[in-house]
Amino acid sequence: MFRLSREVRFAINAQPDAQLSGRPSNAYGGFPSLTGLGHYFTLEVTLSGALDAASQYVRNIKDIDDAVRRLAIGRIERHIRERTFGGGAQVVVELFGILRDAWPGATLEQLKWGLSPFLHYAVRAEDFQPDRPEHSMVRLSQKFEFSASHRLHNPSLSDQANRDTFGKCNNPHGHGHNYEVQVTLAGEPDAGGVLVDVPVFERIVAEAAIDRFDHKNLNVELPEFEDVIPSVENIARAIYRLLKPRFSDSRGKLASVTVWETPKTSCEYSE
Ligand SMILES: Nc1nc2c(c(=O)[nH]1)N=C([C@H](O)[C@H](O)COP(=O)(O)OP(=O)(O)OP(=O)(O)O)CN2
Ligand SMILES: [Zn+2]
Repeated sequence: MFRLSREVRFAINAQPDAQLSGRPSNAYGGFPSLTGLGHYFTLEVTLSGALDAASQYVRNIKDIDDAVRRLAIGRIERHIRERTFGGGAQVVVELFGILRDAWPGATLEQLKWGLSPFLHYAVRAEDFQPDRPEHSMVRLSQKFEFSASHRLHNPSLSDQANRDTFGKCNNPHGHGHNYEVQVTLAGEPDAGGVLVDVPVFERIVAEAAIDRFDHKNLNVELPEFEDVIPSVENIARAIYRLLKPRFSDSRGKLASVTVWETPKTSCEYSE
């Protein structure tokens, strides 16, 4: 199956502006452009489908940009200006309902709405309830970071086997990373479009995981890694297991944890 994703970047400025009725410009930074004080958003559309015979596209990305600008931006703008935005989760469900028929022949698999570079909502096709959209499941993800050192070493292997397996990451003195962590909660938002109180969510993640890991030698200072190699896979699982019970009574239950060890290496864990 092909899954094509396209991110549309746009601003909703403090004052109504005429940009949307003109020709798109500065597509990299977003259109409409942010002219000063306002909101900068991203909407990432993921479509699945067969390839068009002539273009070999699932869909022309310009069709995606066009439909998002035509159908979604004005809707978001109205919610902001009429103060019906609430927590925003009901808005992403509404947008999914509007956009799912925008590209006939292709299936809208996921709509991901970036409220900041770090915080986003997402609705997936399998979680959308067309007859009762208010009961659709929404995912909310926030990113966190911590710095830590570690050593990749398996005590059941010889020193040589450890060096062969882990290379420079087996340095006995350890080495460090600036880890990024994305925590995703999923559930049915309340009538006000709130899945979770974001500052409360952040505080729980900080207390339960980030503050424990930050500026630590993971091998030495954390019981989670006493007998477990602190690979990015095991760090993602450890954080998931620390957080899972903390969201068991919340509307937004823990869905997954993704950890980036470097910009090139990440692992998502879920159960
Ligand atoms: N599957 C995994 N492989 C590796 C992990 C891991 O957690 N899971 N971790 C490491 C090391 O922690 C290492 O520090 C990663 O750095 P490096 O090998 O330098 O990788 P970079 O992407 O930063 O740099 P390149 O030299 O460009 O590869 C290794 N493997
Ligand atoms: Zn490392």
